[in-house]
Amino acid sequence: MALRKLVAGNWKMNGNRAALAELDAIAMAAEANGGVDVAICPPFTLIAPAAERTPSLAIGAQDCHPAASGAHTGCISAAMLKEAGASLVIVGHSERRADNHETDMDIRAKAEAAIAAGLIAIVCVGETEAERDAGQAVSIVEGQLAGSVPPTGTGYTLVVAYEPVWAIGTGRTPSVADVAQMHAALRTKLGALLGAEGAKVRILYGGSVKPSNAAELMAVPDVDGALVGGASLKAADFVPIIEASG
Ligand SMILES: O=C[C@H](O)COP(=O)(O)O
Repeated sequence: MALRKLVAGNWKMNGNRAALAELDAIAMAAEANGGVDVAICPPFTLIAPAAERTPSLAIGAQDCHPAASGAHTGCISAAMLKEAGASLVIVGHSERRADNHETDMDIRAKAEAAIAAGLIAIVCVGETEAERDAGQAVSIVEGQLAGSVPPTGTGYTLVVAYEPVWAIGTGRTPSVADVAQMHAALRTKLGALLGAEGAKVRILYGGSVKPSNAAELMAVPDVDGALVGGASLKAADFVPIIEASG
């Protein structure tokens, strides 16, 4: 079953108010490519101004706390993101798994909080280079998925992003065959975890997606879109990726 593609940009800790000017051309491209869902996930401070500037563009966050509120200095809840104008949130990005020692259980709790607040949760999984070299990529990623995905997730509330850690920001990508193998394994595992809903959950590929490789990656079976880092910062790079995904 071909699912509607989602192309999401993760600005990570980049951007300022001036950079929001990039959103104008991205929103125009999103409108012109009506068969593709497009989202941008800027830093927390830019969510509200981004949502106000381009109401037609889906705006997301890059993390949320699992609790609804409370004494958690420096953290932000899913409901706060929703109120600021976000409609989705990335959880379990490998940079947060590594830097903040987030576990699969933490990530599942964040995804559940996001869904409870009415956000779409983008749950990230991906192997390290050492794990791939050891022939463990599929089993590691399947394990992350089983631990991180909320059992109540549906095609409307949940997105999975497969991001090989070694492909992020490096200019390297897995072969098309390796992407196909991993996405097929994730699709099967989603079915085992979520039943019929597993077939409706979009599985994005992320890791050095750029205009020159987007069409090839987006044509792989069970690749239902892209999670784009560096190439989402400039409309000149991101718009061709949107166009290649239609
Ligand atoms: O969330 C996005 C990914 O980490 C990919 O980043 P990248 O496109 O800069 O490799």
